[in-house]
Amino acid sequence: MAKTMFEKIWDNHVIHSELGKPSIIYIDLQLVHEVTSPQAFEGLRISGRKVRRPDLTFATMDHNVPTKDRFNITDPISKQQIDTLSKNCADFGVTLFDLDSIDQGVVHVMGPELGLTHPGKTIVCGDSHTSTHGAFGALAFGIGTSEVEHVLATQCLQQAKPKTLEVRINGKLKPGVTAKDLILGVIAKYGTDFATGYVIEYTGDAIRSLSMEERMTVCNMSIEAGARAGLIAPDQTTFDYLRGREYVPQGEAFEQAVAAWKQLTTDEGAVYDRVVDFDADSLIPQVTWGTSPGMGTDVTSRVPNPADFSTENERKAAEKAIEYMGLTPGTLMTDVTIDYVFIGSCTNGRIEDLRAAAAVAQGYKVSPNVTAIVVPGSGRVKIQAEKEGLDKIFIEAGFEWRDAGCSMCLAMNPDVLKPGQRCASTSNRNFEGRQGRDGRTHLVSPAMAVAAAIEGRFTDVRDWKFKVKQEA
Ligand SMILES: CC(C)[C@H](C(=O)O)[C@@H](O)C(=O)O
Ligand code: SF4
Repeated sequence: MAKTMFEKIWDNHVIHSELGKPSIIYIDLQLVHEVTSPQAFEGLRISGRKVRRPDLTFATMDHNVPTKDRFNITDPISKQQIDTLSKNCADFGVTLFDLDSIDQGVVHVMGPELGLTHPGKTIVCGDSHTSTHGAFGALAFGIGTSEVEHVLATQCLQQAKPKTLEVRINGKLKPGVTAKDLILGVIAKYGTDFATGYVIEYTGDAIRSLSMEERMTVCNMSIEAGARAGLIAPDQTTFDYLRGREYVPQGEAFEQAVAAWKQLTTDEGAVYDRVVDFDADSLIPQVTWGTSPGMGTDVTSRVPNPADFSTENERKAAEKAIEYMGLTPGTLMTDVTIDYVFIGSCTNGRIEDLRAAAAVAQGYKVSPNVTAIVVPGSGRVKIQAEKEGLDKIFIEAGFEWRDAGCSMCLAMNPDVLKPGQRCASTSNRNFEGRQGRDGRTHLVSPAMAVAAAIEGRFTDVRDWKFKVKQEA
C-alpha cells in the first residue's frame, strides 16, 4: 500500500502496538537542555538506572546562558540549572556541549549543524521546537520531562499515532519574502490549532526551492500551528547540507545512507488525512500584531478592528491582544514604532539568517530610539559569521553582537524587555510576557527586523530596499 513519509518513519520505529492504545516507538536521538532535564536525571538516580544509550543522547545549555559574559551567571535558578546539567552529563556519560564548547548553542541549531539530525530518524527533546529537525525528514517532536526520563532509561517512548496533514505550498516566494513570512502567513491564514493532532508534511514547489536553513525555519514553527511535528521530504538539498558533517556517515556509508533516505519520500498515491493549500506567489512580508503567532498580517496592512472578526471568541481575543500590545485598531503596521530588535533564536539564528540581516544592515545605522541585538544560534554560527565579517557590519550599524543562546526569545536570561517595550523579534512566540513582563513582541523575518531597527518602525523591506537604492 502507498505510504506517506510519516507512515514510513512511524512503521520503521514501532516496537509494539495494540488497537486503541498508544504504540511504543524506538527513539534514535534524544537532545537535552538544562531546563527540562534536571528531574529526569534525578528520576534515574532515585531508581538506580543508567542512561540506556548515552551514545544517542547529546546535551547543550541554551535557555539560561547569558549572551554577554556567559560564564558569570548571577541568577541562582539559571546557575543551578546549568551546573546540574554539567553534573548530570558527567555522572551519566552523556556528551555535553558546554559553555566553553564551540558547539554550545540553541539545541535545535546545534543538532543539525553537527549532523546529528538525519532523515528518517525519530528525534525527541524536552522542548516544543524539536519540530525544527523535521526539515530533514526526521520525525522530531517535543516531549515532557517524565518522557525525557523514560527515553533516557529505555530509548523508547509511548506515543499515540498522529494523523497526517499535507500543507501544500504552491508557487514561489518573491524577492524580500522569506521562509519566516511563509510560516507566519500559513499560521495567520489557518490558525494556531489547525494542525492539532497531526504531523504536517510541507510539500510543493515553494518548499523544494528552500535551503535547509529556510526549511528549518518553516518546520520550527509547526508547533505554533498546533502540529505534533512538521516534515519535509529529504532531497539533494538535504544530502548536500549533511555531507561531511561530524555525525554523518562518511564515504561509501554516506552514499548508502542517501540511497536509504531517498526511499522515505511519500509514495505516489498515498493519502493524507487532510490537505490544505497555500499560495506563495501572493505572499508579502508578514508582521504579527497580537499575542499569538496566528495574529499576524501583511506589513502593508493595518492593526485589525476586533469587530471585524467573525466569532465572539476571536473578537474578545483580538480586543485583549490589541490592548496588551498597546495598539489602536486601524493603525498602519508601518506606523508602529519600536524600541527593541532581537535577531536570533532557533527560528532565525542560523548563518543564512545573519547573512540576510547583514545584507540589509550594511551601510546603515540603527535608529537612535532602538536597541538592537544580534545573537548567533550557536558558537559555530558565531565563528562563521565573524569569518565573513558580518559581526563588523552589525557593529558598525549599531547592533550589539552577542554570544550564542536563546537570549531574548524568552525571558530566562538577562536579555529581557522592560515593561511596555516593543520589540521586532525574529523568534517564534509573541505570548504575553514572553520576552519580559509586559513586553510587546512582534514576530518578523530577519530582513524585516533589521529594516525596522533602522527606520525605528515597521517597514516593508521590499520598498525599503528600493528607497535606499534611490537615496544611495
Ligand atoms: C523551556 C522550554 C521547555 C520551552 C519549549 O518547550 O519550547 C522553550 O524552549 C520555548 O520556546 O518556549
Ligand atoms: S530559541 Fe526560543 S524557541 Fe528556541 S529553544 Fe530557545 S527558547 Fe525555545
